[in-house]
Amino acid sequence: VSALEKRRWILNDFDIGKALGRGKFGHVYLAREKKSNHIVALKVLFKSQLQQSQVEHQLRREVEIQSHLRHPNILRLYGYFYDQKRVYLILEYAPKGELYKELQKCKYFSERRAATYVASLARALIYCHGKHVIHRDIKPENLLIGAQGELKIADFGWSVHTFNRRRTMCGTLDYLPPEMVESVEHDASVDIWSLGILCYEFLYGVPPFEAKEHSDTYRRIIQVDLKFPPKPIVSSAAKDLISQMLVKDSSQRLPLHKLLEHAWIVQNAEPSG
Ligand SMILES: COc1ccc(C(=O)Nc2ccccc2)cc1NC(=O)CCSCc1cnc2[nH]ccc2c1
Repeated sequence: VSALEKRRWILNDFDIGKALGRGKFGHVYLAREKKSNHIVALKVLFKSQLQQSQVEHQLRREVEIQSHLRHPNILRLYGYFYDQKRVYLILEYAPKGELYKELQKCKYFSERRAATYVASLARALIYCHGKHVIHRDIKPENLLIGAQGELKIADFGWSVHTFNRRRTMCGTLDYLPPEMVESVEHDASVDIWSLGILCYEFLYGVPPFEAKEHSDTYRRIIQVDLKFPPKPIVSSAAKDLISQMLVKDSSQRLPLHKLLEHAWIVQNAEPSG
């Protein structure tokens, strides 16, 4: 990886492989850095598109933030370069692909797998909050799986990725906490809410406030209309943890470090490798 820390890159430093996905701003390719043979994901963004959407500043800010984040559960942004028409992001490649595909395949995860994922995401979020970075947008579409099966918050930037997203494009509303749906200011506790939503979806296969109409999801979020279906069977410890995270008053949500001490996590999560 040290080779990837060099400052100036050009496209010719890489062999380009298969397409991994495509987004509004461009495509992502598997690539190999020629000197180190290091495999990466090369995200190609079109300057024209970035200018049109006035997101250059957002991209610059994000590249700045990401270049300081080093955590086993956060996808690395090694660097970037540009040419006449495009900006290239040199990203970590997650060999086991997209988590939401895995969730669709298994329908829902075991309590051990769910708790292991939730604990690793809690540690990544504690790390981010320590660096005053919040709202890492942790819905399943933004999570990738590393070589050892570990989760990586991939934070698709503008999360406009059409990484053949889930059937409901509007799924994005599911993860917003009341204060964001009511668009009042938000703080790090939004991530605790989103992690609670994710934990529920890992165990039941659907997010807790899902509804046919946007307006119904909206109402269910505001009212925290939290119900646990009889199937699949889920331990009361898991339900207790979720109930302590999906709390309307953001100051009353279980803090992330307390989550790591919760009985369900302690009894079910694999120790972090
Ligand atoms: C740290 O990460 C990122 C940082 C920044 C941006 C971004 O685009 N920012 C932006 C763009 C325009 C305007 C403003 C901001 C995106 C990512 N991350 C991804 O895009 C993840 C999927 S690409 C990688 C990757 C790896 N490993 C895989 N394995 C299977 C598929 C796959 C796909």
